[in-house]
Amino acid sequence: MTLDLPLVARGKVREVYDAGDDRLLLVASDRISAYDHVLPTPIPDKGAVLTRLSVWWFDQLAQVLAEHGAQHHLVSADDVPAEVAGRAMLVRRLVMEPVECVARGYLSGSGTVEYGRTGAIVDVELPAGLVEGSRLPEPVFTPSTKAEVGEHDEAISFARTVELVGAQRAEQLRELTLALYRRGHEVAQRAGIVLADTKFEFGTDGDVLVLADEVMTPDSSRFWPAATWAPGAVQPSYDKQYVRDWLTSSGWDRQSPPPELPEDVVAATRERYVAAYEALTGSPFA
Ligand SMILES: N#Cc1c(N)ncnc1-c1cnn(CCN2CCOCC2)c1
Repeated sequence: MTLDLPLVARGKVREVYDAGDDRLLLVASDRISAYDHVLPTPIPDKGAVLTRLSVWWFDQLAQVLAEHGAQHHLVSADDVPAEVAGRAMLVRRLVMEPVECVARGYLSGSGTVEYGRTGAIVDVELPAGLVEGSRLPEPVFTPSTKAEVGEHDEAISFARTVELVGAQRAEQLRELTLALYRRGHEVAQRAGIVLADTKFEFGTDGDVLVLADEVMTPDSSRFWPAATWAPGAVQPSYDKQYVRDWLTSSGWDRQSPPPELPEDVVAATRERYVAAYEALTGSPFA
């Protein structure tokens, strides 16, 4: 698929195009990544499911945003080129804040490693005795700097965030990130999903802070099945566990180019994305 628009940015599974008139087109592909590799086999409808989920969250979060004097960047998910219909969002072009705003309600991944070394996540002190998958006493704001493509984001302190965006903006980002996460966690819990953590990106349009990028999708968040949540081990991923398990069983060394996925893993993974969408929104995907 080639769009007749200038490419602005390319991520592992998404692209950003210049749509003119201070608008960008965010296009979500059907690509899936696992163990820091983009796999050669697409998951049909993944891009459409995650786009529809972001669009739904923008509507769900409108009140929280308004309460914090903020807006979101979505202009339209319908007024997009036919080649990417259903998996693209026309958005306002913003001046992006140089930090990734991460909210964590549970201890997992790099957070667990950092906690094991220091008892904290960067400058956020945590109580003793937490293990992989533990729910934190309160959600915490653990911002990071945006890494180059292929690199991992680097967690930064709140003081560093203040250096980057100023004290007032840093406080606003922390407050809004945690408020949005709390709302998302509450909605997800009712759908049988633990929203363990998520990454928001914000920009500004004049003086107004604007929620950008994708929102609380399985690609920007850790989704765990609530039914199997059990602190003390790496939690199964709501959406990627079939892929992870098959890659592990295939003997792939996680260094060489990853193998193609079998059809049954592709179908089961597509079903997990659709199930997450339908559980969260209460609406059928098809
Ligand atoms: N959203 C948004 C947005 C906006 N509304 N205005 C200006 N710039 C951006 C923007 C451009 N790149 N990124 C990083 C996130 N990208 C997402 C796609 O995949 C690659 C990474 C954000």
